[in-house]
Amino acid sequence: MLVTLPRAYWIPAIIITAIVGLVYNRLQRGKKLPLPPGPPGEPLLGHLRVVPTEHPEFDYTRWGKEYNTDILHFSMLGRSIVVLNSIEAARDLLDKRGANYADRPRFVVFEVMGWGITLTFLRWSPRFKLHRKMLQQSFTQTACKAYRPIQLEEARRAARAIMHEPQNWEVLLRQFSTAVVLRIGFGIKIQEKDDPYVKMALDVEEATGEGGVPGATLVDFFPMLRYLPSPFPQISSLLAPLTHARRTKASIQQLHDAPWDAVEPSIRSAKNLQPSFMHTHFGTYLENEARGKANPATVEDIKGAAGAISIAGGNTTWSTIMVCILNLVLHPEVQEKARAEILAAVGTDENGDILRLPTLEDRPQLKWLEYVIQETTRWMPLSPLGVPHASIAEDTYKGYRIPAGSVIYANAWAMSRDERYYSSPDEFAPERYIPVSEGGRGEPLPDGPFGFGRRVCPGQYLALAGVYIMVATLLATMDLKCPVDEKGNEIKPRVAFSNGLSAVPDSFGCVMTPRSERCRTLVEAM
Ligand code: HEM
Repeated sequence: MLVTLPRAYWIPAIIITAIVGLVYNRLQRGKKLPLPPGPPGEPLLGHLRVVPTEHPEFDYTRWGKEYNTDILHFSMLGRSIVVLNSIEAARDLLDKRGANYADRPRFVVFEVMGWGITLTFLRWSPRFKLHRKMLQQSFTQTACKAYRPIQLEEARRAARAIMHEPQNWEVLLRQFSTAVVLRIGFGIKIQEKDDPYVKMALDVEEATGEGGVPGATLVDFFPMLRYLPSPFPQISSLLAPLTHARRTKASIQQLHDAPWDAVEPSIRSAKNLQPSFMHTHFGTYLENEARGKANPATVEDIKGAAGAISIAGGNTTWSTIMVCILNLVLHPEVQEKARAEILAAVGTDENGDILRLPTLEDRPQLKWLEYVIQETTRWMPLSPLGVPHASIAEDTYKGYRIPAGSVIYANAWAMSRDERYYSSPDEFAPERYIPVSEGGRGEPLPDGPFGFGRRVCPGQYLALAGVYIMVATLLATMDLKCPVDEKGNEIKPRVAFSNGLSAVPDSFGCVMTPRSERCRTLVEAM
C-alpha cells in the first residue's frame, strides 16, 4: 500500500534523504581501502597533465622510489591508472590473479587506425579466447621448431644481402624480420628488392609506433572525440594521435587484405601451397565448410590473427636485433666473446675460418650469446610499459584498493632497473647472468619484457629464435664496427629510442664487413 506524503513534508523529506545518502556514502568511503599512492593530481583533470606523454616509464619509476612503493595510482579524467613497478607486483596481480587482469582497456586511437580483430587489442571476450588459443597453440616452444627452416633461410638471405649492400644493413635486417612473419603468417615470400609487402609493413610499423602510449591518449579517455571533423585535431598536440591514426588507417587495412588476397586463391585451389598460419586455419575453415561443419573462426578472425603475427612480430624482432647490434658495437669485448663461442660450436679450419654457418640447433651450446640476447631485452625492454591490461572486478593489494576497470601498466622499464636484482642496471653486462657457482653474479634473467599473465606475448619463443639466428649468422660471418670519421676516430652510436608502444632505437652507423673470403663463400652458397 502506498503512503502519500502531504505536500508540506516533501522538501524536508528530500533534504533528509540527501543528507542520509551523503552520510552513508562518506561512511562507505571511510570503510574502503585507500587507493595506491602517487603524486598529487589536479582538480577534474587528475593526472592528465602530470604524467608526461614522452617516456612516462621514467617518471613512473622515479615516483615509485619517491613514494617508496611498487604500486602507483593515477587518475585521468576519472579513470584509474595503476602502475606496477616490480616483478613481484606484476606476478602477484597479472599472473596469480590472471583472470581478473586479462582484459584490455579500449584503444580508441588504435580502433580509428583500423585495428579491428587483432588479439593485442581485443577486450576480454569469447573472441579474445578464440584468438588467444589459435595464436598460442601455433607458437609454443615445440611448435616453433617447425619455423626454424624459414628463420634460417631468411637469416642467411639477409646476411648475403648485407654483404652485397653493407650500407643498407638496417633496412635489410628489417626485411629479415618482415620476411619471417609474412612467411609464417601468410606463406608470402618476399622479393630481394623493393618488395611491396616490406613497404606495407614499414608503413604499419610507423602507424603503430607513433600512435602514442596505447590507451592513454585524450581520445582514449573521450571516445566521442574520434568523430571531430578533420581540421579540429590540429588545435592541440593532445589530439595529434587522432590525426596520425586517420592518416595511417589505409596502411593497416592493406597489410591485412593484400597478403590474404594474394594467397587465398592458392589455398582454395590447393595449388602452389606454402605452409603458414593462414594455410592451416583457412584450409581447415574450407574443409569444415565443404563438410557442412560449423567453423569456430570466421574468415575475418583468421585474417585478423594472421595479420597480428605479421604486425606484432616484425617490428618487435627487428628492434631487438637492432638493440643487440648497438650493444655489440659499443662493447667489442662482448662481441668477440660471442664470436669465439660460435666459432667453437661450428668448428674452424687451420686458418681459423669457420667450417659451417651456425644453425638453430647450435643455440643450447651458445650460453654467452643467450646472455647477450637476454641482456638486450632487459637493458631496453621493447615495450617499456608493456601493453596495458585492464582489471575486471575491484581488487585489493597490499592494503590498497584497485578499482574495477583500472588500466594496469606493468612497468618493464622499472623492473629492468630494479637494484635489488640488478647491479649497475644501466650497464649492458651479459656476465651478470653467469651463475655464482661459475664465478658470475647470478642475477636473474629478465622477466618482464614479454608481458604477463593471460596476455603474455604468445610469440616470445619465435621472436628469441629469430633474434638468435640473425645475430649468430652476422657474428659468424662479419665484423660489426663503429664507422670512423676522416681522422680515423670512431663515431660512437647515439643511444636514443622512440616513444609509444615500442621503443625503437634511432638509426645508427655500423660497418659490417665479411670476416674472410670463406665466410663470403659460405653465405653466397645458400
Ligand atoms: C622480441 C620481440 C617481441 C617482444 C619484446 C614482444 C613483447 C610483447 C609484449 C610486451 C606484449 C604484451 C604482453 C602483455 O600484455 O602482458 C606482447 C603481446 C603480443 N605479442 Fe609479442 N613481442 C615480440 C614478438 C612477437 C612475435 C614474433 C609475435 C608473433 C607471433 C608476437 C605476437 C604478440 C601478440 C599477438 C600479442 C598480443 C597478446 C594478447 O593480447 O593476448 N610478438 N608482445
